[in-house]
Amino acid sequence: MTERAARRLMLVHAHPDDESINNGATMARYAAEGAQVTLVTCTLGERGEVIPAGLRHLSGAALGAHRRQELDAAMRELGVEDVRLLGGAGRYQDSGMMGLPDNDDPGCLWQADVDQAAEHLVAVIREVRPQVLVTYDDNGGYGHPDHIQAHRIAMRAVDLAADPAVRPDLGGPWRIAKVYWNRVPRSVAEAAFARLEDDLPELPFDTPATVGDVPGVVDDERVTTRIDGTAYAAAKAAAMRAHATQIEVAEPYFALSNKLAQPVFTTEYYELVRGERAGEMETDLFAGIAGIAGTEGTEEVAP
Ligand SMILES: CC(=O)N[C@H]1[C@@H](O[C@@H]2[C@H](O)[C@H](O)[C@@H](O)[C@H](O)[C@H]2O)O[C@H](CO)[C@@H](O)[C@@H]1O
Ligand SMILES: [Zn+2]
Repeated sequence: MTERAARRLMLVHAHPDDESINNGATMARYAAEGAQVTLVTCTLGERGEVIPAGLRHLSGAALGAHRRQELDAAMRELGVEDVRLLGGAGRYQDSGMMGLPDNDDPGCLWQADVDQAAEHLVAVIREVRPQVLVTYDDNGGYGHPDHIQAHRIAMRAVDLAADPAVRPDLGGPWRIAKVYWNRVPRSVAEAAFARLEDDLPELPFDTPATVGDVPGVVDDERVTTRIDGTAYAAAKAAAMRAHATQIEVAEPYFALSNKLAQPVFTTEYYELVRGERAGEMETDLFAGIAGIAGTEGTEEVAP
C-alpha cells in the first residue's frame, strides 16, 4: 500500500470542466507541492452544449464518454491523479439547466436521493481521509441543478462520514477538518471585468459576461481564503482548454458555449464554512490544521 500523503484535499464538482474553471490553479499548486488532490465529479455532463462544430454530433452517453476523456486530459495538465465519478461512471446523469424537462429524468443528479448519493461519497471520504473539502455554496454557485445537488451531497457526506453509526461497512469515521465553498470577491470580479471591457476588442468573443454571471461572487468580507495560483496560470489555462467541448480560452479570458467572455481567475478564493479559521485572510487551505506543516498560513491583506 502506498504511503498516504500528509496533506489531502478533496473537491466535489458537478460536471467535467467545473474543477478547472473554479479550482484549476489551486489543484495544480497543491499537487505540485505533494498533496494528494482527489476530484469527485458527480456527472459526465451528458447534456452539455458542444462548441466545436466537428464534435456537435456528440450527445448523451457519447458526449459523456468524450467529456470524461477531456477531464482526464485536464487532470494531466494539473498533475492531479485521483479522479472519482460519484457512484461510478454514469450512475448520475447531467440534469440540464434549471427548469428544463431534462430535470425530471429519473437518472439525473437532480432526482437523486441525497442521502444515497452522499453514501457513495462517504466511501471515498473514508478511504482518502481528506483534511480539506471544497465544493459550491448552497446555490451551486449559479443555480444549476447539478451544482446545487453537488453542494447538498457534499455537505451531507461531510456529516455522515464523521458519524461512526453510519455505514460502518464503508470504513471508520472520518471528520474533515475544514470545508470551503468556492468564492470570488466582488471587488476582484469588478476589477477583472473593467480590464475585460478594455481588452474585448482584441478577443475572439463579441460580448462580455457580467459580474452576476460569475459563480460564487460575494461581498469581500465573506472571503476567508486567498490561494495565489499565478504560478500555475498556464496549467489552469491548459486544463480549461482540454475541456474543448465546453470552453474556449483566450488568456486571460474564456467563454463557455454562450460565448460570453469572462476572466480566468488564477488567484482563487474561498469561504471557510466548517472548521477553524486561521487568521484574517488565509493563504493556505490547510492553515491551522494540527499536525500539518503548512508552507504558509495567513496574511493581513484584502482579497
Ligand atoms: C460550467 C457549467 O456548469 N457548465 C454546464 C452547463 O453548461 C451551460 C449550458 O449548456 C447553457 O445552456 C449554456 O448557455 C452555457 O454556455 C453552458 O456553459 O450546463 C450543461 C447542461 O447541464 C452542463 O453539461 C455543463 O457542464
Ligand atoms: Zn457545471
